[in-house]
Amino acid sequence: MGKAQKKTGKGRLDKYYKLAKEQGYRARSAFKLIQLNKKYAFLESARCCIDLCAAPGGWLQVASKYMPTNSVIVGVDLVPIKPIPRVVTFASDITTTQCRNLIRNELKDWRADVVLHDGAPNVGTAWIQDAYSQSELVLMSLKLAVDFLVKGGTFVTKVFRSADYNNLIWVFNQLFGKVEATKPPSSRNVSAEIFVVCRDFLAPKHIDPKFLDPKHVFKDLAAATASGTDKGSSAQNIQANVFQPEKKRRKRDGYADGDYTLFKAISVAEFVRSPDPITVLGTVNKMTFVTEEEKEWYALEITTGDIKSNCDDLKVLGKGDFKALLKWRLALREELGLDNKTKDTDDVTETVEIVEEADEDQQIQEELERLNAEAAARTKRERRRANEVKTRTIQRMQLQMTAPLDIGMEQHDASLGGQEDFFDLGGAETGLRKRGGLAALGDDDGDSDSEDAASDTESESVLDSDEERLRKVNGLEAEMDGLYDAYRDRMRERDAKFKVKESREKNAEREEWLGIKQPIDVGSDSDEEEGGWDKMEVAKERTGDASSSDDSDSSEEEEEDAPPTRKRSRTGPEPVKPSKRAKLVTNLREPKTKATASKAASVWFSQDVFTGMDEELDIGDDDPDDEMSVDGDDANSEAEWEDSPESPEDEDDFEIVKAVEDDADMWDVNDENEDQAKQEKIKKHGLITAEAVTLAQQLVNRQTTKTQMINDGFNRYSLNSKEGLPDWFLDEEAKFYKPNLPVTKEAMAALRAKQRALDARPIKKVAEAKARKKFKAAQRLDKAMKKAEGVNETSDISERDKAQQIEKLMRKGLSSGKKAKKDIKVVVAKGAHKGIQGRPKGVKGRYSMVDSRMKKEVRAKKRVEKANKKRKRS
Ligand SMILES: C[S@@+](CC[C@H](N)C(=O)[O-])C[C@H]1O[C@@H](n2cnc3c(N)ncnc32)[C@H](O)[C@@H]1O
Repeated sequence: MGKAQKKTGKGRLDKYYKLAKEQGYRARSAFKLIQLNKKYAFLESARCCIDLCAAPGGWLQVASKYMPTNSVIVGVDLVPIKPIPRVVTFASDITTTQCRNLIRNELKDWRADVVLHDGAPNVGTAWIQDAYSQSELVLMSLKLAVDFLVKGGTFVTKVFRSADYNNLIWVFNQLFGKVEATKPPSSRNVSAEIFVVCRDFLAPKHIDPKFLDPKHVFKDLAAATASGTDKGSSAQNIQANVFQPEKKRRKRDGYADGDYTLFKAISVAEFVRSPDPITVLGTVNKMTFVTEEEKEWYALEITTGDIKSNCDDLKVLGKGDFKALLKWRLALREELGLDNKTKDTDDVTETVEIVEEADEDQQIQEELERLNAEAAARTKRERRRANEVKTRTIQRMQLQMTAPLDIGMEQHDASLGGQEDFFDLGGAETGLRKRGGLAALGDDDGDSDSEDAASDTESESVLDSDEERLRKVNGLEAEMDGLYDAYRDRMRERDAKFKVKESREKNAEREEWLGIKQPIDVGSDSDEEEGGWDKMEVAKERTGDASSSDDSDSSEEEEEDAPPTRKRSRTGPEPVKPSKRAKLVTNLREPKTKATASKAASVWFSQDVFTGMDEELDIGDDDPDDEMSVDGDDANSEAEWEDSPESPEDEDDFEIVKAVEDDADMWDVNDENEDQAKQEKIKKHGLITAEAVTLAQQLVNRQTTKTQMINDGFNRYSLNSKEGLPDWFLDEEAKFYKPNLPVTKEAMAALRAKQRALDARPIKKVAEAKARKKFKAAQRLDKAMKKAEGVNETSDISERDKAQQIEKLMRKGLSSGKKAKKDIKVVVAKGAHKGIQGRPKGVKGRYSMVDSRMKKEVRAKKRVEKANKKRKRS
């Protein structure tokens, strides 16, 4: 509600992430260098390049690709970099002399044409420190650059738009002929990073050490902020802290001079006497009653308990609380005669004060109106949502998708404007309690029943409150989820095809190609990446460093840090506690664990024959479900790099990308590489859908390009987070929300031709039967030959007998193996054969006597059976 959109991990997997993955770059940041080089073309002509802060090596890969062969490329980072062909790497801190010596040893007399720096300090402390370290790191990299750059060389560095920015640019301008700041398209707009390309190194004989000393370069930073020269944006932020306290702002301009602490307490008198109370409220954490005078104020009637507790922690206050504090200040000032005094003494000041007061009143009034409007909009939104849920539930009921256990049809829902609510579980429970039927619902609360009923009835009367309404909406959603699960279980039980279809849908490998999709789930991959940055970040997250940074961001960021698991039930901002109200929802879900085997299957396997075979016949784990679980893992294995949102790395936008197979010796390759699996499938079976054939034809005929196709795969919804969406919604989306890919006549014709060719081939079963027959014939012949050899070698029978036996054996060996069916002659017992005993005259071999009636009856029976079969099939 009114919250800024979360920048989830999934949101980070953008076009460049995909491209990096596809093209084998280790980090999406590789595209930043590609785009910078495209604009300034410094790599193609460079023979020697140093990349400072290079891990995991995205920029090194780009340098190695774009620089001439045989050029020298050196990469340095705090953490080791996996080997890259033609690149020398080592682990060292770029701020140390050891690093300088290592580079010197490597380059010998060479000088670098290009020095790159994409560093971001691995810290998780307060923002001000991060920002400072980043600027300091830039200066350190510049120090190395001036040591190693050739005259006319290029230095590329990343800088954050902080108060240090101008000072850094000034220094660059002293050392380079051309200095340009640019933001490549692949750098996210939300990131404060900017790239500065310094060309034409002047290589002065003597460089004033002050240019490279952070103490001198950044010494004006805090002074400027404190003196109020740069007050504009920060003052606005402070005011906004009061008017929209739920919005957290980054302190891009740094903190006040010398005040790097995040906690600030002042005396109440300062607030009361301040001409700018809003700014005071926006900047401090606590207001204390210390002096005698303040203690008197504390005892006043207008200083209510709320006011006192509001003063205790201003960072947790909402708009209403701030308003109350401002009103209290006005009342106090009136009581103290502060405003009147001003009137008496100074006319000019009086005007100012009145204006200020009037302004404050107006602001409060405006605030009030805005709050009311917001509340009304929220109620409307919730009502609409509840209505939607209700409509869908009714539809589901009509489609027989809801469980017969559906209850609470007659309950009330105040959130729906006093109308009847179909699925008020809490209400249902209360109702049942009243009627004494609670035991039937499996209540385990024992004695507390009557109390609960009373409190529930009470709470029914205050359903209008936001919290209650939210809880009800959550309850409805949870119930929808439960009912959907029950529906799926029933379908699984009833329909074997549904089960197979379900597992097939979840099988990533068999998925039809629908353009580039956002990975379903994320998180596990970061472990697979062994880049140093990952390790550092993962370790940082573990030790909880990240959460300790910028206070103003913390609550927002904490949410971002939460693992992106898909929850079964959406619980809104507050998780629904396993309260008594939610119990019914839980009960609905319970049967789910056993519902994987159909009833028919259970009955079948309960036969005596199968006793003792439980382990082998694990009914609950049949194939499709196995597949599902594997697929689940597959989906989870989609790569995602979640930076610590607190660190400047968040600004930096650096993101590790899963490497592709051909880079196997350098980087981990996952078996479940989706693209590769698809490629293999295509190689094996060819393109099997008309859409795929159409796209392939377009590519071949140059009607489109690969990049265009990738771009087409994105739309404004592509990166929307699916986190927290209910299963039924996602399933529907998967079924119906598909891109409408073009299909051409030619593609259809090509597919049909392929199908015809396939049809013309003998079917597999026939071919197998033939092969089996052939194999058996060969076996028989082999056996006969062996026997014949044995006969031939025996000496105690005559040659004639031998020949006879061998002939017999060979005949048998060459025969089809089946004994010829002896004909049974059917003799109808009529005429001369009527009523005779024994073999009829003139009949040789096997025979069967039938009477005419029986023959007709058998024929009629066969006819009826055939007709029945036909009817069943149609
Ligand atoms: C954004 S990443 C660099 C990404 C790299 N350009 C790429 O494309 O793969 C920032 C790197 O700076 C490194 N770093 C931070 N402080 C450093 C220092 N003092 N010395 C060396 N490396 C440092 C971190 O270890 C991290 O790997």
